[in-house]
Amino acid sequence: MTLAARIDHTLLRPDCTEAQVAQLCQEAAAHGFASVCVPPCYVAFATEQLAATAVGICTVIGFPLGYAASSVKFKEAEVALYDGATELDMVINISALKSGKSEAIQAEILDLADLCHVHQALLKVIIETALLSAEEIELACQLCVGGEADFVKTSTGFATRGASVEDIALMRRVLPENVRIKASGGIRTREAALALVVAGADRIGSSNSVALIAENNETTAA
Ligand SMILES: O=C[C@H](O)COP(=O)(O)O
Repeated sequence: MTLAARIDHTLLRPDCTEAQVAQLCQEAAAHGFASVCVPPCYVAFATEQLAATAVGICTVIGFPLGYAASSVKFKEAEVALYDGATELDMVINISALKSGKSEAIQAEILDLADLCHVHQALLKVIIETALLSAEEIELACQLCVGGEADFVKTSTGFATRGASVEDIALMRRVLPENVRIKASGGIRTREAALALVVAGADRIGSSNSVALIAENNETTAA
């Protein structure tokens, strides 16, 4: 698989414009990226822009802090799926994780996974590794497995740091093969992206995607 085919081409800045989302969609179609990852308010627009393409429509839920009530996240997910989203990146309730509320977290993930399954969409759960200990990363991965998430994603891009090779290696060790990994947050070079893929990342989320694939010929990214 090429690096381009692994990339969620992302624009989640609060000050982004519709014109920039349109450009993101054009770039994703031109370069064969896996998806565009856009704010929920632009899902319908991106769906329209990319109607004749195979590019996925990804958006974020409970983003970027994760502590919205489960009922609010569920409603946000319903609206996004109705608008055309094919992939949802939902932020785990980090505060609840650190407070030992594992049962509630797994139930929230399972509700979103069931909703995505009905709509033939993918659920990725953002665990924000920058804010977690190694033990908490392992617990978050176990809850994602129990909640039947399709992917576990490292970062929102709004915390103190993004994905690290160490995060990915740990997640790959604790996750079963059928649960994929998305590395995201601060991925600025092809070298960094390929190192994360070699460590076990199946998908790369970046707002710098065109630069990641710009270096000469496209090589298979392991
Ligand atoms: O989902 C989060 C984004 O992939 C973060 O992207 P960025 O740090 O490249 O802006």
